[in-house]
Amino acid sequence: MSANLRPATGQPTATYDSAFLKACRREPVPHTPVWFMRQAGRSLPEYHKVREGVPMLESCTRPELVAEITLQPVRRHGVDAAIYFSDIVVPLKAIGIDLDIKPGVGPVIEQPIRSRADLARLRDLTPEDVPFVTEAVGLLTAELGATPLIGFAGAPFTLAAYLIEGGPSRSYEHTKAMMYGDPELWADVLDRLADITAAFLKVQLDAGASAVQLFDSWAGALAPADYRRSVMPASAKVFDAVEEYGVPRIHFGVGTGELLGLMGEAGADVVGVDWRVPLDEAARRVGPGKALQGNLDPAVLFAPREAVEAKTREVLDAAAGLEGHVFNLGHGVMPHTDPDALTRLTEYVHTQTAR
Ligand SMILES: Cc1c2[nH]c(c1CCC(=O)O)Cc1[nH]c(c(CCC(=O)O)c1C)Cc1[nH]c(c(CCC(=O)O)c1C)Cc1[nH]c(c(C)c1CCC(=O)O)C2
Repeated sequence: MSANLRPATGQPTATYDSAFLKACRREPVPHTPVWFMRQAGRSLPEYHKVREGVPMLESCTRPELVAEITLQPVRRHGVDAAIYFSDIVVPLKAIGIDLDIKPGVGPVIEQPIRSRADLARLRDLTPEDVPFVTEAVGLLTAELGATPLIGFAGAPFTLAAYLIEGGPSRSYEHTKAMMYGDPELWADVLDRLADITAAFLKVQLDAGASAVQLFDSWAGALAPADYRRSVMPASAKVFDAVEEYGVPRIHFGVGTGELLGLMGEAGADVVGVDWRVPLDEAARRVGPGKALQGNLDPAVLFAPREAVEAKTREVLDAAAGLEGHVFNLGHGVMPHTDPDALTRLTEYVHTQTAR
């Protein structure tokens, strides 16, 4: 047990004692807790209904809408945690970076960050920049009862990749050109982003979030030595900055099989694992003292029920010897996923692991 993990700001005892937070703390649980990355969003008809005519980034700034969208999957699937509805680029937009989220594409930045002069555009984030977050988290913790709310942010590397490329990328050529070619500028960019990310997480924690997840979705593009030297210090700075809250810190990336140990070392209490590495092997790579989260391939949900159950069984069997396991997908829910398959999956994990 980690004695350092304690109740969050104003958190009810029932929330502190929830299966999700207990699993994160590696305490015994009544059942394996379940939540899904991207559980709020396009797989749900009720999401499409409330989002009609509202652009993605605008929807993130309306507290009532944020609260409603965050609650939808909790009501429908009976998952063990809510994740705050937002996007990793929201804090960047809030400090004045000219960006948009293009449907079917992702975040697009009008003027990419490429030079030392551009660094000045990454100014500090204050709570006044994101009043809607404080308000929405307040609405949510009032509604959620014992269900914990997970706050989140993009990790410095993944944010830098969007800012430097100007949008989604497969090769990260501009990003890596800066990382290898101008290590001082690179370190300064990541350090600025670490401060912004930490400030954004603190706003969510001060308002009552019970855990945080740092999404380093694209860190899998890096070799371990480069991750350790050029990326890990900035992510570690973020984790250090929120340590005082005593809540679980989750660290997730895609294709990060070779980085799992380092992602734990960066300061996470829980390491997220995609579907490429079985959880027992992931536990060996991460080492003792950390819980794991994952890791059903999200595409499995397009197969018949029997196949979903068989693949879920494999995940649970691989997790059987772990000290703490939070069930999740290996990446986000895909937009065309049948929501009923997610509800059935939640029930299946709960009944299979009832103790
Ligand atoms: C890389 C990344 C982004 N955003 C995020 C990440 C890290 C997680 C991951 O690896 O998937 C994080 C994110 N984005 C969103 C959430 C919501 C909370 C949740 O339910 O998990 C979370 C946790 C909402 C969203 N963020 C986005 C949507 C879809 C936009 C819409 O509904 O109109 C949602 C629900 C847009 C977005 N924003 C981003 C992408 C790649 C896209 C998809 C573009 C597309 O395919 O249209 C950047």
